[in-house]
Parts: sequence; C-alpha cells; structure tokens
Amino acid sequence: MSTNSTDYIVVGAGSAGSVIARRLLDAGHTVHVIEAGPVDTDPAIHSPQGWPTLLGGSQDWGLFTTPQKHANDRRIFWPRGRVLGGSSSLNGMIYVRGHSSDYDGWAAATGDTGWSWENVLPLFKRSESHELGANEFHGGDGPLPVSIMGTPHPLAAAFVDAAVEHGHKLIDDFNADEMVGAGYNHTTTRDGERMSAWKSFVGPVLDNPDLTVTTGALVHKVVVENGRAVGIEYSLGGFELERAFADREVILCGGALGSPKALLLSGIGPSAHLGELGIDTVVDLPGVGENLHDHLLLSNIYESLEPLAAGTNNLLEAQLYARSNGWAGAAPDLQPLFMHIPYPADGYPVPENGYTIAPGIVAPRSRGTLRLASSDPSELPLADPNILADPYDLEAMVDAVEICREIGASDAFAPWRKAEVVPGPSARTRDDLRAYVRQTAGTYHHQVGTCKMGAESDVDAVVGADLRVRGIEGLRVADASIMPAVPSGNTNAPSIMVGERASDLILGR
Ligand SMILES: Cc1cc2nc3c(=O)[nH]c(=O)nc-3n(C[C@H](O)[C@H](O)[C@H](O)COP(=O)(O)OP(=O)(O)OC[C@H]3O[C@@H](n4cnc5c(N)ncnc54)[C@H](O)[C@@H]3O)c2cc1C
Repeated sequence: MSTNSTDYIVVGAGSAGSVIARRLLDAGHTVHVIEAGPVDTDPAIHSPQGWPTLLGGSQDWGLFTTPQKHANDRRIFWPRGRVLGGSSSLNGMIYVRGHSSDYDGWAAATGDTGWSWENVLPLFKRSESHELGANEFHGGDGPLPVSIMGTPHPLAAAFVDAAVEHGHKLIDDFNADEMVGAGYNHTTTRDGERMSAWKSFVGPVLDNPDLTVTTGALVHKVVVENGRAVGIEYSLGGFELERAFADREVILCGGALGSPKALLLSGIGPSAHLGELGIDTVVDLPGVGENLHDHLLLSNIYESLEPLAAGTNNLLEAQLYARSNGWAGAAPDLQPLFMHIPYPADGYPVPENGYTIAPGIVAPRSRGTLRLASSDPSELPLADPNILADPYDLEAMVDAVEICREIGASDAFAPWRKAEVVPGPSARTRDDLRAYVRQTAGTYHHQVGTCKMGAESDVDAVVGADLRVRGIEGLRVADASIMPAVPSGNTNAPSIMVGERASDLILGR
C-alpha cells in the first residue's frame, strides 16, 4: 500500500460525490475526496437568495457553450459549481425527482430493473429528511433536509392562482403521485439555509479520521496500470503533479462536463478525437462526450408597477408542469418556472423592477457533444449541446412561451403588472415566437448524458448499469453524466439518487 493511498478516491465533491463519500465512510472505508474548488465558506452559498451572485464568480467553472447554430450562433453561459458541494452549492435548491417513467426508461435502456422507479424510489427516500416526515413518497430520517415552501412571495402566489385560473391543476407536492399542474416547490433547505449535498452528507462526518479531503486540486487524469485504474494525477495550482492511489476503486463524480473531460484526458474516449490532440488511446470508447443534452429555459419578463419585496425563500418558489401540443409521453414535457426577479434574456432589455415567467422544456430531443479543446487539463472543454436542432424542441418551447404569456396576462397579476417587456407586444405570431426562442433559449442548468450508462449491446454506452467504465478495471463514473436521458425533474435529486445507487453497487449491496 502506498503512503497516500485510500480504499477509494472520489473525484468531485458535488451532488453525487458527496453521497458516495458518506456512504463509503459509513461502511468503514478510507476515502479521499479530491475537489478542484475551495471549501464552502462563502456566506452567499448558504443563503437561499445568494445563488445569482455566485454565477460567473470564482466558485463557478463559468463555461460558455460553442456557438449554437440553431440559436443565432449564441454561446450560452453554463455555470457549474466548483466548490465543496459542486453545483448543489450554487443551484436553485428546487427538489423535484421527475416522473416514474423517466426511471423506467433508464431501466429499459440498461436492461437493469435496479434503475426502475420501483427500485430507485427507496433510494430517493433513503437520502431524504422531509420537513413533514416520512410517508409513501418521502423519507423522514436521511441526511438531506427537504423543506416545504415557507411563506410564499405574493407574486409566486399570483402565479399559482393564475395557472389554476387557466385550468391547470393545483399540485401540493411535485414528488407525490401527480406532478402535472402548478404549485410551490419543495427545497433542499433547512431553517432558511441551503443544504448542499456536501453540507448534508459529509458535513456531519468531517472529523472521521478515514476521510481525507483535498480542495483546490484539479484532477488531470486517471492513472491506469495494466488495464486497472490505480489512482489519479492532480495539480494544486502549480505545475507540479501529485498522485493519489486507490486500493479498491476510483470513482469519477466530476459532473456532466467534468467526468467526460477526465476520461478523455486519460485516453478513454473516441480514438480519432484523442489522436487529434496527441493523447494516446487507452480504451477506444466512442460514447465518451456524446449524448450531451440539457433542459432549456428562457425568460418572459414583466415590468412591475412598483419594486417587489425580496421574499424569504429561494427566488424559485413556484412552477408548472404541463404538456406541449400533441405530446403523448407519460411524463410532462414542459416545466415553466416563476421568479419574482427579472431573469435576463439574451439581447433584450431588463426592467429595473419586474418578474419572470420562464418557459422551459424538459424532454429535449436535441443531442450534442463534449470534446476537449486541447490536451491541457486547465482548459475548459468544448460543450456543444446543439440546442433546438430537433424541430420538436423549438415547437415545444413556443408552446411553453404561449402558456406562460397566457398566465402572465391573467387577472391574478393585475395588481403588479405594468407591461410584458420580453418578448413584448411586437411578438404576435408563432413565427415571431420561434425567432424569440432562437434568440433567448438558454439553460435550465440540467446538463446530463456524456458518459451514459447502457446495455452491453449499446456501443455508445460508456458505463454499464453497474457504472463501471467499459474496458478498465477499478473505475466507475457516478453523477449526472451517466443519465442516458434527462429526467423531467430538476437534476440535483436525481444526481443524489445516482450517488446512493452507486454506493450500493460499490459496496455490493
Ligand atoms: C445555477 C444552477 C442552478 C440549478 N438549479 C437547480 C435546482 O434548483 N434544482 C435541481 O434539482 N438542480 C439544479 N441544478 C442542477 C443540479 O445542481 C446539478 O444537476 C447537480 O448538482 C449535478 O450533480 P453532479 O454530481 O453531477 O455534479 P456537480 O454537483 O456539478 O459536482 C461535480 C464536482 O466535480 C468537481 N470537478 C469537476 N471536474 C474536476 C476535476 N477535474 N478535478 C477536481 N474536481 C472536479 C466540480 O468542481 C464539482 O464540485 C442547478 C445547477 C446550476 C449550475
């Protein structure tokens, strides 16, 4: 055993990595967590209203996509957490798992019923400590606190009232038996504080002597010897390379952008791409970096008659699940979101006082790629989600814009509404709205799929249903990148569930 070796190395302290670290420690193993970002001491992380100030800052990887050819060649800003807690330290804290059919789809894609809704629901519950206690859908004593919405902002209440006025069902809990309709979100908060995955899962066991945490450490690559991952190579800001070794396994939890990048830098990926960059191929795995996709969101913005109160919750208090015209899927494909702040839309003015009814789609059909920009580990990768390439995505987004406009124009908003400023009165026809969507569609921050899991027969699968990387011993990926298709829920809870299942698989449970 080398002096700096542990049973397991977990790369990335985000939503999934935090869960895995905790579960392996609980099972009596030594664990080394290696995270590129700093310790999570910034007060803006812990306030539920601080997240917009973190975007673009030093705890954000701050990536922009490549120019999107179906979206006016815009480069879309994709913030991702680079701090203990990963993206769960700067996300919007909405706790929504998605529809049962999402997970039954994963089971079908992998040929493993372990990923079916019936089998993952207990994992969601195991993580959770719901404010209202345990029931058929919720856990009562897990590490992750989930709270119901505190006193809602009056504008969020207007949004829910307006949606109901337009025939949408009132939903009390998006994680119970019916998710289609409007209601207030449950959040990963406790007593008015954000509860990131790191704070929830690892915070309580930080003094465990079996835990080593190295922050500010950029992982360059996995060290492979005789077909087995034995450790990783990383740098601590300088040029000198450090190594850490794992006696049992290396688990990549770098997220949908970080994990495929680490595999590619390790020579695990499509050999043609690796060859172009002068990286020797260790395993020719064509699916690494393929299947990149994301939920899409844009901003319909209203100017308000007067300044609005700040509210006390997460700024994303209410939402709606609905279906686009002709959509026949079991899960809803639209997820408009309400914010009592103006959330800027590319190329449009932002009123000083206002609010946003944000159209969103959650069953996108467009797929893109993630590639390395160079063999330099400090360079951000090239992310091309190819948004709106599939005409369905554009039409569904236009349907969502129309639903949001209808809600925005309703009587419930009359005491606050001065004017719709985005897209504004000049956007009248469906063609106008298509142009508006191409100009403003952005991210819902739910990128997935770049190391997808799949059945043995699926040549594009990067990991099997057991999350082991094909062709290498001792190496797994466990985070949002393994999702074969994005669930209809926001992706923090699903990533945490992936962490739970990964730990069971690693521990042979
Ligand atoms: C602004 C924003 C708002 C969001 N809002 C919500 C929401 O309200 N609800 C919701 O459910 N989801 C939301 N999400 C999405 C959700 O947070 C993510 O899908 C989820 O956190 C992904 O988990 P993960 O484990 O895959 O990756 P992450 O949590 O991103 O963790 C990856 C970790 O790996 C580290 N890492 C990566 N590469 C390396 C490397 N080479 N070396 C060392 N460390 C590395 C990163 O720094 C990071 O800490 C939001 C995301 C963002 C960015």
